[in-house]
Amino acid sequence: MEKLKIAGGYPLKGTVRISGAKNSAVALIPATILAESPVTIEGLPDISDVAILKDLLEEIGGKVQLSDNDMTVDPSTMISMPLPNGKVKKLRASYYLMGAMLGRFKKAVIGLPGGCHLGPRPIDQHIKGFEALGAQITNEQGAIYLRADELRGARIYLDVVSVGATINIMLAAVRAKGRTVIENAAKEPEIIDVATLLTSMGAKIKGAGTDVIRIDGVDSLHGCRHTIIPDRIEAGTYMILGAAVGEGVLIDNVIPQHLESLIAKLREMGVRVESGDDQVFVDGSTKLKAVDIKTLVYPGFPTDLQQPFTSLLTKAAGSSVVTDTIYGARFKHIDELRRMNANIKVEGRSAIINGPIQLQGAKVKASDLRAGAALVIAGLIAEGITEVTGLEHIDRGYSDLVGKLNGLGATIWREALTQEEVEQMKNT
Ligand SMILES: CC(=O)N[C@H]1[C@@H](OP(=O)(O)OP(=O)(O)OC[C@H]2O[C@@H](n3ccc(=O)[nH]c3=O)[C@H](O)[C@@H]2O)O[C@H](CO)[C@@H](O)[C@@H]1O
Ligand SMILES: C=C(OP(=O)(O)O)C(=O)O
Repeated sequence: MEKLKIAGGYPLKGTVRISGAKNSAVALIPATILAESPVTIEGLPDISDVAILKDLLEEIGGKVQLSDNDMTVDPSTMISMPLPNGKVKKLRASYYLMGAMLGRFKKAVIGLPGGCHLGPRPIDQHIKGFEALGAQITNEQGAIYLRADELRGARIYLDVVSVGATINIMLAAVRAKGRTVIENAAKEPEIIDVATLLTSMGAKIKGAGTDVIRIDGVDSLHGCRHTIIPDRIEAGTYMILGAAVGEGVLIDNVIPQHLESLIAKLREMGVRVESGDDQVFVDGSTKLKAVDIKTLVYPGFPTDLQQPFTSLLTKAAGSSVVTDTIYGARFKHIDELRRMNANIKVEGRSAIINGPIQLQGAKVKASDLRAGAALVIAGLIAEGITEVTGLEHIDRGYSDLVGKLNGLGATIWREALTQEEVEQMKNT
C-alpha cells in the first residue's frame, strides 16, 4: 500500500495531456460484449477501473488485448458466466455488464456494484428499464439475476435523470425487438460516446445527447474501431488546479464545450481562461473572488468537480456556497480539508467556505475518487508537506497523476506506507 506525498506552495506551469474519459471507458468496454466480432477502443485511460473491466471480460471468456491504451476485445467466445462478487464490487460501472449481457445472452448474474460512497446510489431506474424491456429481475444475496425469453422495445420514462440507467437501457435495447424510447434521458457527453460506438457496431440510435433517445433493435452487432472522448472531469480537475496554483497551465486534448459550466465559474472568480479547439489555458495568478456553485445534470456544473472546486474556493476572498443537488452527502472531503486549516461548514446539502485561508500540509485520507483529487489540489496549495492515503480511490480515475503533476513542476511522489500506517488503515 502506498501514500502520496506533496510538497505544496509552489506554482505550476506547462502543458498537461488529458486521457480518455473514465465514465465513457467503463461503458464502452462492457458494450463490446454485444458485438460478435472484435471491437477496438483507442485511447483508454490507464486506470484501475479499466484494468478490472478487462479482467471481467476475460472471466466471461472474452479475448482481450490491451497495449498503449488501445483495447481489442474479441467477444465471440464469451458466455453468460455469473459474476456475483469480487471484482464487480470494486467499481460502480460493473452495472453496465447487466445491460450488455442481457442484450447479448438474455441472461446475466451480476453482483451489486461498488464505486464511490456518496450516500445512497440506487439502481431502481436501471431495473425499471430492463423490466420494461421484458426481463425478469430478482435480487438474491447481493447479486442481481436477470433473465428474458425475449427483449421487446418499450417506452421508458426515467423518474430520475440517470447517466447509468440511460446507458444501461441503451445497451440492452439495441438487441431488443422493435423500438425503445427513453424519455427524460441523461445528456452527458459519455452517453453520446457510447451511442457512437454502438452505432459503429450496427445499432440504430437517434437522439443521444438529448432527453429523448430512440433505439430500433437489430439482430446482431459487429466489430469496429472507436476512439474515446477526452475525460472532461480529469480536464476539469487540472483546470481547477491551474486556477489554484497555476502560472499558466495548458490543458491539451479536451473538448472545451464539455466544460462550459466550469469555465464560466472560473471566469466569475477572476481566473483567466482561454479556450481553443482542443485546448484550454488557465492562469491562476490573479486574486480569486468567492462564488456559489450548484451541481446539476449536464450541462450544469458536474458533481464530480464539486469536491476539487471546494479546495480552490479556500483561496477565494469571501464566503462561497457549494450545493450538491445530485449527491447531497458528497462532503467526506470537508473534514480532511479542515485538518488542513480550511474554514468550511456543512449545512444539509451545502458546504460554506470562508476564505481566503492559507492551507497547511497535513496527513489526510481520500474517502472517494474526487475527494482524493480535492486533497491533492489542497496539498499543492498548502504550505509544507501533505500526505494523502486512500490511493486506491484516486487510481480508479486519474491516469498517471504523479507523472502529469511532476510534468507541471509539482513535487509529488508515491511512498510505501509504514507498517504502523498499514495497521492504522486496517482499523479505520
Ligand atoms: C460510472 C459513471 O458514469 N459514474 C458517474 C455517473 O454515476 P451514476 O450513473 O451512478 O449516476 P446517476 O446519473 O445514475 O445518478 C444521478 C442521481 O440519480 C439517482 N439515481 C440513479 C439511478 C437510479 O436508478 N436511481 C436513482 O435514484 C442517484 O442516486 C443520483 O442522485 O453519473 C454521476 C452523476 O453525474 C457521476 O457522479 C458519476 O461519476
Ligand atoms: C463518482 C464517480 O465515479 P463512480 O460512479 O465510478 O463511482 C466519479 O467519477 O467521480
